[in-house]
Amino acid sequence: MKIAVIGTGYVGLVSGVCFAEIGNEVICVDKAEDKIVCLQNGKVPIYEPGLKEMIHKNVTGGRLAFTTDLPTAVAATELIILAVGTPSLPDGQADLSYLIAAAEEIGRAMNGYKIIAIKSTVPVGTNEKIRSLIQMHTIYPFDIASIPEFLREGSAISDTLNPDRIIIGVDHEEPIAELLELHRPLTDQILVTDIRSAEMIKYASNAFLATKISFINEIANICEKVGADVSQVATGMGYDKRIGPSFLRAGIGYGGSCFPKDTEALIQIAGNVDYEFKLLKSVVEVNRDQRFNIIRKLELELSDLKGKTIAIWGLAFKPETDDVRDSPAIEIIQTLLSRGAQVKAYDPVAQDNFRRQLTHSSLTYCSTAEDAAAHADALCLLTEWKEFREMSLTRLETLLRNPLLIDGRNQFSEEQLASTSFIYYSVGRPNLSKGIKEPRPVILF
Ligand SMILES: NC(=O)c1ccc[n+]([C@@H]2O[C@H](COP(=O)([O-])OP(=O)(O)OC[C@H]3O[C@@H](n4cnc5c(N)ncnc54)[C@H](O)[C@@H]3O)[C@@H](O)[C@H]2O)c1
Ligand SMILES: O=c1ccn([C@@H]2O[C@H](COP(=O)(O)OP(=O)(O)O[C@H]3O[C@H](CO)[C@@H](O)[C@H](O)[C@H]3O)[C@@H](O)[C@H]2O)c(=O)[nH]1
Repeated sequence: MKIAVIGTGYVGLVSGVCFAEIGNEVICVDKAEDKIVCLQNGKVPIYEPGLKEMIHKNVTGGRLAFTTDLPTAVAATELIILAVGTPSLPDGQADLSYLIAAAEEIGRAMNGYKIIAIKSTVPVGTNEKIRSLIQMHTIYPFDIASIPEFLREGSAISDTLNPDRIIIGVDHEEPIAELLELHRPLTDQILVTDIRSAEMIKYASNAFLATKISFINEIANICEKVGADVSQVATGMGYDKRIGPSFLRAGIGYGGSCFPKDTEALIQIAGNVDYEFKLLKSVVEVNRDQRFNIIRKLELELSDLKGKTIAIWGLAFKPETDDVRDSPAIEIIQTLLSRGAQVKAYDPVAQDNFRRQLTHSSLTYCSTAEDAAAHADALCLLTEWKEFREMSLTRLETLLRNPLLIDGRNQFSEEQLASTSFIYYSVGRPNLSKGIKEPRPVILF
């Protein structure tokens, strides 16, 4: 199939490459010239494991190309996939301006029947609005389909090539056969549904996953007070097939370009039809507060953070990505700086993106994890990169000025800590270190 993907970001680029990988002819379009030039020169503007090699293979194979020329790409293809950003507006609603601009351009570029599929995450009713908009700009027939994307950054290629399911929202029979043919090589688990349900499935899925995370984080906070171990609790809960083991990792809360924005957008979608989504509002509130436990634990040990040097390991919102959009590290570091701390930060991949978001005279970016830890009064682990997990804690202890380790992602075990004198705080696990001064569990009987 000849496909144009409009928007060559984390979703558009991975989708485009994967559709080429399974034998389609794909042209990826972006209005950001620097991105397209970078791709045309064999480089990749984002970090995603395996992506560079797969791009190279498909470009060389003649199935994949990149352009800023949307009209020519649209005219040359039969399926147009929209994957432009839908970021949050200040009130939490999705900003549809990129989608609207792209839709108008597509309308003007039409030269015959096309299927136009929206992969961007959009509020219920958006596909219908986009259809009306395109209709205003073309005399040619077309069908709209809502095909939301469920890939995760860091495992985007395998998620795209082996998805749990594909959702196809349509309001006509006509595009179904072609869309099924396109997606069948990826999975048999395909749900063909109406457009509004497809749009809602995306938000409901993200909201549910975010709910699991906030739920386990609250359980972790209670575990800290009653002396239980949240990792054991999550394992025990996960054995129940109705609950499942995934998305029960307690930590500093969720970040990224999707959960924070999509939960806010769903609250707004509900509000617009006079429904208060009380549960989801709490999920968001719990998540917003969870990251500050890092600060609370630091203050419990160091009292005043003014003049203290705090090392930060991990700036990306999760490992295996360079994406720092809505990373909890942003607010944690801003709070440390506002309390007068000196911050030494390190991330193996996301550092440049983070620097573009945050610079401060008291914030130093370090070139290695060890450099960041050297002479610090405390070390906070915010992203679970493998290299942090594999660090020798005995070596680490010699680097820090004060052996205080605040582990926001529960990465270290009792065995690793045994031969050290670290004061160690994790999330919802009992005292694993000798030196800990955490409040003693409440006596229950
Ligand atoms: N990032 C994820 O993991 C993920 C997963 C599933 C769904 N989504 C959804 O997919 C959509 C895209 O997300 P993303 O993270 O890939 O965004 P992104 O910001 O990485 O990429 C969007 C791209 O669209 C381009 N663009 C904007 N307007 C354009 C236009 N008129 N013509 C051509 N290109 C244009 C931008 O330059 C940018 O490169 C969002 O709706 C998001 O919610 C994202
Ligand atoms: O048990 C868990 C699982 C995740 N997280 C955090 O949750 C956030 C999101 O993680 P993840 O879902 O793995 O990454 P995303 O790339 O944001 O993917 C989510 O958002 C995408 C965009 O909508 C969807 O396509 C995916 O299905 C959905 O998982 C990150 O900050 C994680 O650290 C936890 O704290 N605990």
